[in-house]
Amino acid sequence: MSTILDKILATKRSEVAARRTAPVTRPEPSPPRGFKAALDAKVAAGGFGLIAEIKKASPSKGLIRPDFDPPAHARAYAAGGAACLSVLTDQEYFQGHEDYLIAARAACDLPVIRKDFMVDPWQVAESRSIGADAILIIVAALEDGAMAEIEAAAIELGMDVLVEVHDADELARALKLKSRLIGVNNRNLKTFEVDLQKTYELVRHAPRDCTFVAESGLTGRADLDAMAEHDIRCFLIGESLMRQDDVEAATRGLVG
Ligand SMILES: O=P(O)(O)OC[C@@H](O)[C@@H](O)c1c[nH]c2ccccc12
Repeated sequence: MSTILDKILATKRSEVAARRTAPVTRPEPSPPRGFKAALDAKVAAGGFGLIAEIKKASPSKGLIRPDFDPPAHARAYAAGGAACLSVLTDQEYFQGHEDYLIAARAACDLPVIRKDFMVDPWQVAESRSIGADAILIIVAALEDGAMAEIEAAAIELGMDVLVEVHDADELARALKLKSRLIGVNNRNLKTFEVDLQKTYELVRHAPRDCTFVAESGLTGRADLDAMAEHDIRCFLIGESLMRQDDVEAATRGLVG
């Protein structure tokens, strides 16, 4: 059975094949900003580490934010107390763009993760060239060898890697990598079903030395407080923040 994730990955492979032949003409980006360090610093200070996502649309929800303004969002997230930004750059399924990442990163001091589907180490270099400070590895999308190669490319460039898992087997595979930044996606990328229990289930299997991030389907402060009871203090939130009128106040309401 072909899932949405299979479709996205097939599109990504043909995109990469076409793009890698074009020379990169962008200016050098500024050095990487510490992505995991920014999350850890917020937690060490007794707060929550929030990765606030800039997300125009998604395959499951369609258009989320019609008046989409990445630099304005970046500034509001930073002013509201987010630790990091996440910017979707996939065009075909998420209506994202590299230019959104460039504009968002230039508008604030926060470290930025490129939220996209890595299938080839070439994309890591491309991500750094647009300024990304971190990349995502989706364990469900890759074999062990490919994950290790993509991670090595990121480490070489001084970038952090958020390793995303959805079940205990994927978590075991994630822990074979070097990165100690693990995200549990509460949304199943094959069915779009969201279940916050995924985070509670998997945090029990995560080693103490990992920075553990709950991702997807979080809608407010009550979700975060409930997770904090289980010592989960880092979160990745997109849709519910993107739908707010006052993004800065909503961000502060989550982490302030
Ligand atoms: O909008 P939400 O439900 O707050 O979710 C954000 C984020 O977790 C989600 O965008 C995401 C998590 N992993 C991904 C992988 C690819 C694309 C998107 C994602």
